[in-house]
Amino acid sequence: MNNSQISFIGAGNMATSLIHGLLAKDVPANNIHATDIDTAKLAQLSSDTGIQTGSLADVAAAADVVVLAVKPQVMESACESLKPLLKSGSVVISIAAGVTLASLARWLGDNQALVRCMPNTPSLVGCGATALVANAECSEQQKALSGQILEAVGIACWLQQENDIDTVTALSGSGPAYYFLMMEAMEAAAIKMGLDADISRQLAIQTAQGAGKLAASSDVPPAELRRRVTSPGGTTEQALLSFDRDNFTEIVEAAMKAAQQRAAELAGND
Ligand SMILES: NC(=O)C1=CN([C@@H]2O[C@H](COP(=O)(O)OP(=O)(O)OC[C@H]3O[C@@H](n4cnc5c(N)ncnc54)[C@H](OP(=O)(O)O)[C@@H]3O)[C@@H](O)[C@H]2O)C=CC1
Ligand SMILES: O=C(O)[C@@H]1CCC=N1
Repeated sequence: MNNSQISFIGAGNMATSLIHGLLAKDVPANNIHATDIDTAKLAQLSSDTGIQTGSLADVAAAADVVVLAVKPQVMESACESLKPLLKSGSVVISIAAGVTLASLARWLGDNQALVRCMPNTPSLVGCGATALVANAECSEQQKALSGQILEAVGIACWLQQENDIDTVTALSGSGPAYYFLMMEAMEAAAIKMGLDADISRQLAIQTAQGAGKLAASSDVPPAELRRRVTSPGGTTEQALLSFDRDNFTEIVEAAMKAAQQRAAELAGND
């Protein structure tokens, strides 16, 4: 991977997270390229990171791997501009929600090696969660290279069925926002209950981090970890009963189905 040239088309929130994550894993800044229609954003990214920035033609000409990181709604026009510029033997990785491999092949050519994946923003700190799927044109070497790029910034799982990527989008793609919402809600409630605002934020964030680390540190399932916090007749039990009365599980399921449905609608935009 460290000898490959990786070019990002679109240098927004998700591309920036991946770029910082790759740099933290010692991918040389000289091997990372980015372009964006927002030239101020691109200049800022260049000065923050030292990566190579330029026009679409510049970054496409350099690339062994092109990461398409624009919004789904502009993917078709981005692909049409990119198609004549792609280097032979390059692999194109799309991170866009909803956009299918079939659409990408229609826009970039049936022979183009393609990977569709769904990463998430914790890639910025090496804690990303990505699922990937490749088309038949993608060689084992190109799949391995694509996997290495995403594994450098977290975990990466290959999917058997492309359809599952919409579920992954609802789970781990959008998922960080659900945990941030939980942190916001816990912080706000503590402040309402009279706790100092700084302390409320610190404790809400540390608790989220602690719970995540604990869950990741062993094979003990989250349900058992939850039971270990819940002393019979104690405080947690009352909080969990309150969540239950308000249908917490159903609320989460409905939210994830809404995200999955939106991914399917975005595919309809193809
Ligand atoms: N944010 C997230 O957590 C995740 C996002 N994704 C996917 O990543 C993609 C990007 O999302 P995100 O980073 O949040 O979006 P952003 O809007 O932050 O970034 C997209 C960037 O691409 C620019 N852009 C638009 N058209 C072009 C073009 N033709 N050529 C080059 N640059 C262009 C945009 O400029 P301008 O703003 O001026 O339009 C913007 O700067 C989406 O497809 C999304 O589904 C996937 C996983 C997680
Ligand atoms: O909200 C979105 O559409 C993108 C995809 C997953 C996370 N952010």
